[in-house]
Amino acid sequence: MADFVGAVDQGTTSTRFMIFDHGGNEVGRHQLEHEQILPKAGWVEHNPLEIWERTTAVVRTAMNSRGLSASDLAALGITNQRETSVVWNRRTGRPYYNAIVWQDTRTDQIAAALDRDGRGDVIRQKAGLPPATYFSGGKIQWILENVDGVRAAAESGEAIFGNTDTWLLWNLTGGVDGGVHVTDVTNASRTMLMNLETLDWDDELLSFFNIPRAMLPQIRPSSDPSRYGVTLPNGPLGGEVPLTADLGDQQAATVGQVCFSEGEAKNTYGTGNFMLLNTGTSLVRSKSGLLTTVCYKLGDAPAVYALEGSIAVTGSAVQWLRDQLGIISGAAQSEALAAQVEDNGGVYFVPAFSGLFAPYWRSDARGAIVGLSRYNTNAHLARATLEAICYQSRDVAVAMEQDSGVHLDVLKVDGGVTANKLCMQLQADILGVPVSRPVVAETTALGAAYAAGLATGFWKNTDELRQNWNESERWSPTWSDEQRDEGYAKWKKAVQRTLDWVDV
Ligand SMILES: Nc1ncnc2c1ncn2[C@@H]1O[C@H](COP(=O)(O)OP(=O)(O)O)[C@@H](O)[C@H]1O
Ligand SMILES: O=P(O)(O)OC[C@H](O)CO
Repeated sequence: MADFVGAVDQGTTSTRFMIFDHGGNEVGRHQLEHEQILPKAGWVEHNPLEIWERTTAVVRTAMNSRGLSASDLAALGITNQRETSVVWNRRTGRPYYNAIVWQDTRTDQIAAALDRDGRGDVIRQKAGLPPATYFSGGKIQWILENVDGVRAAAESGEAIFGNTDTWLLWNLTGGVDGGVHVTDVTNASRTMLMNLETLDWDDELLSFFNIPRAMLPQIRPSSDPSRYGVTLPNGPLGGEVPLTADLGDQQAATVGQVCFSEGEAKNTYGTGNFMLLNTGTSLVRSKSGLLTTVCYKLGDAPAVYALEGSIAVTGSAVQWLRDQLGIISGAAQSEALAAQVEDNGGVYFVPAFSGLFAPYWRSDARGAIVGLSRYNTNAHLARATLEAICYQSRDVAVAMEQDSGVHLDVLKVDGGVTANKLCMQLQADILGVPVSRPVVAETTALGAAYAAGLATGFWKNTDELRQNWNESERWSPTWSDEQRDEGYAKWKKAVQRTLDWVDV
């Protein structure tokens, strides 16, 4: 009898493997970082072979450290950084090019061109996304246009595309010896190529990017009782385990936070921030700069959709304080430094390092620190950085309320930055609603495990999963309404200062 479910979380900076029991408790884990390849300003790449190698290593190490074997796992789920695009040869298993990462801005001209002739509106309507460098479509087009021999191979189906979920599923199920070429609806909904209503690749959208259908994976549910495949005895698990879940990491975190009802939302604070609001089985089209995306599809049940506010730079702004400015030696130190001062001392920092994502979608923006006087210190800048994380989340929350009419009574949070208690207190103050963090903070891997276990009957239904959610900490607002309004008005003014800075 298998007592556990495993989940691979292939993220932007690292890959983890986590093992959970029936109560949703962590039983084992291992995590390894991979290289961030930065060939030019604005370009961000990963080596897909390194990601596969790290995945096999974390799986083996976590299983061995707990003395577990494949027969101990009822199912395996995959969750992944979304949009990051790999094109490889299905005969040799070799990538044609490094994975082009979601943060990469090399396709800005492709994105800008889409909006010049009306194609952008078709993409908004059919795919629920604004044309932007963020999504996979332009990245695939760039590889097809810039790497020798790929286009002909793609037309014949020899060169195939996938986000990192697809790449790992293909490798886990045999690779060149018959690996499956599949993805799920949530990942497909981030490409600008899938029609949100049909949940299939859309020929008109494919034509905008000149992408052959033959190179695209089959789109499947996020939790699939008919399983995508099984792991192989000669693979990292050393035996057969059904692969029954695949979903993008932010959607997985929404599942891990058990946001199964319409109107429930979570906000994940990692490299960037991603707030998702479950909108049920109806498509809500944003008028306020949010994305419409698939939240999950559990087996044959209808797809559930979400509104999403994606913010490119939050935790990575803290890394910038550490790596580029050197004013802290580790991310956690941002809390102590910011706590040295009572407030931001008039300083606002808008970390628009790669333009602004939701709700602005301005690729012409660049970062700005405003309101400086001679009085200010590193501590004010650290505090302004934490506040920037929170103000960007308020921008998204405001847009969400406008689009959905849902006013959040409490914000469920998770992700690396939520270890920063001052930041979470500031979030409650800036938003004016309580902020709540669960006991199991690794909601992304947990959500993938939940989706995998639901497919095999390890968990009976979503009600059973709800029982596993427990609050560990809650922060309540302490600012007056006047203080909150004044701070937010200054933030909006600071955002204006970043716009129209570079020519796109
Ligand atoms: N105590 C902290 N205070 C502020 N930021 C933090 C803290 N701990 C981690 N971070 C930030 O959290 C991010 C990592 O979180 P994680 O959820 O692992 O992200 P990802 O999944 O995007 O790799 C990093 O950008 C780091 O700067
Ligand atoms: O890998 P993360 O946690 O930074 O998440 C990245 C997002 O999926 C990008 O859309």
